[in-house]
Amino acid sequence: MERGEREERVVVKGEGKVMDVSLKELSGMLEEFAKERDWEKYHSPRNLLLAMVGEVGELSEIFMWKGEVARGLPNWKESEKEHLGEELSDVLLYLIRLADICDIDLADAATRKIEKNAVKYPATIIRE
Ligand SMILES: Nc1ccn([C@H]2C[C@H](O)[C@@H](COP(=O)(O)OP(=O)(O)OP(=O)(O)O)O2)c(=O)n1
Repeated sequence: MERGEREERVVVKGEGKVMDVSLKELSGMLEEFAKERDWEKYHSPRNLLLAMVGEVGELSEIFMWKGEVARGLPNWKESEKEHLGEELSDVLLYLIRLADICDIDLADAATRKIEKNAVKYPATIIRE
C-alpha cells in the first residue's frame, strides 16, 4: 500500500479524531516506521516482548498509589488522560509489532479467541 493511499484510508477524521483503523493498517505503519529508521534489526521477538513489558510498567505507574479509580476516570486531568492514551498505545503498538514479526494474524487470532472464550463460558450458565 502506498503512503498516500494509507493516509487517505486511515486518517479519516471527524472532530480531529481518527475514526477507524485496522490492526493490519497499524501493523503496516509500524513496519514502515522501522524500515525508514533501519530499526528492523532491533525488532526481534524477544526485544519487542521486553519493550512491551517495559511499556506495561509505564502504564502501571500511572495508576500506582491512586487506589481504585472510577470508570471513565471522571476526576482525571486531560493531560493525565492523554498520558494514559500514550502508554496504552505503546503497549498496543509493541504487541501488534510482536505479532507481526512472529507471523501471527492478530485480528484473526483475537477473534477466534473471543469465540473460544464464549464456548468456554456460555452466557446462559453464567447468568444462572
Ligand atoms: N526501537 C524502537 C523504539 C521505539 N519504538 C516506538 C514504539 C513505541 O510506540 C514508542 C516507544 O518510544 P520510547 O522508547 O521513546 O518510549 P516512550 O514514548 O514511552 O518514552 P519515555 O519512555 O521517555 O516515556 O516508539 C519502536 O517502534 N522501536
